Amino acid sequence: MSPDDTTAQIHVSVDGPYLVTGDVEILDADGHPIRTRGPVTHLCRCGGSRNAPLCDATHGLKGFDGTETCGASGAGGGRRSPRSGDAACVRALVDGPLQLTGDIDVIGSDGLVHDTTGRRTLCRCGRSRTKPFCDGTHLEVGFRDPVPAGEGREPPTMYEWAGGVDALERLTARFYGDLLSEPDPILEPVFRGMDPGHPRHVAAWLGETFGGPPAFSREHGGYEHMVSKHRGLALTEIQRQRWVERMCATADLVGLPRDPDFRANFVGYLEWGTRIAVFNSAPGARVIEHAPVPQWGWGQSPPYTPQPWETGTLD
Ligand code: HEM
Repeated sequence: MSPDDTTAQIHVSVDGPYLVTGDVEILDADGHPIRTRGPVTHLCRCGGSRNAPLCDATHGLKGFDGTETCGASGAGGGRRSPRSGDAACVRALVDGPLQLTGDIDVIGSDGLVHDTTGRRTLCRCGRSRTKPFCDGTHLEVGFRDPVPAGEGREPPTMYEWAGGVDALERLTARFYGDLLSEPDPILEPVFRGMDPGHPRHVAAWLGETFGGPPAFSREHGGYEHMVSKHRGLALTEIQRQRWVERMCATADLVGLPRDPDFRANFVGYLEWGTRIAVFNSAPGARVIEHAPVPQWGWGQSPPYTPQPWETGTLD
């Protein structure tokens, strides 16, 4: 058996994704073809990818054990299943396995071809007891695809994910409490004598920003109040960096979620917000007077588009 480049194959990698090669159509859960990049398509096998059915390397983070448990790999003695002549297709079923149709070889991590007779679905939740094949465990464990846009399955907000107002108040109480009680020559002088309600107010700001109730706008004066508090403080880059560093460390101390997506977006906001705080605090800064409390979610923001009249953008 010496398959050529067009032979449809799925290689089960050790504790990692399915590697799909050859002439195979790959469809997502909506039945839309997935555009593949390069000769190998990596499909998620651990159930954790945020980009399912494609792999996003989450298996490494999860410590996924992908041991093939369907009995001896190459259960067909390493023989291919009989050819049907049909075009090969892999389709991700909604909240379920990968469905195989047509002529396609499934090759175990030991290099032997699995007998796929009567076994045409591959595990996608990572929990099957007969890996790489599906045994229906996804139903037991309630496996769900990442939320497809516009399908009415809204992801939780960053506010909900963080643990709501209680978690954010824990964060800010500890942040400002530690900062004022420990020697911190960079930040302590900035916050010495602050309003005792400050930690709770900042928690309300963060909560509103991360998709929670509009408490800061309604009860604490909104954007305009926040800006008035930063005006004229002449904050330095060193102070800004220290603020972000301490906030990240405090997030660990008070048990905010540690998953990379939450933390990346959380830090993204801190970096963005503190840079604006430094800008607004500069003496004579041309501060934006009115604006809403910003909204920050899970998505990435596109890079800033410089306008032609801005420095360095005109030839
Ligand atoms: C994402 C970044 C930031 C956010 C969301 C934020 C938010 C706020 C808010 C909502 C207030 C008003 C609080 C109140 O009404 O009591 C405030 C005040 C203040 N902020 Fe910030 N801030 C940020 C960054 C910074 C940084 C980097 C510094 C200094 C290193 C700073 C220093 C202050 C100070 C000194 C006050 C006044 C405190 C008081 O006298 O009560 N802020 N900030």
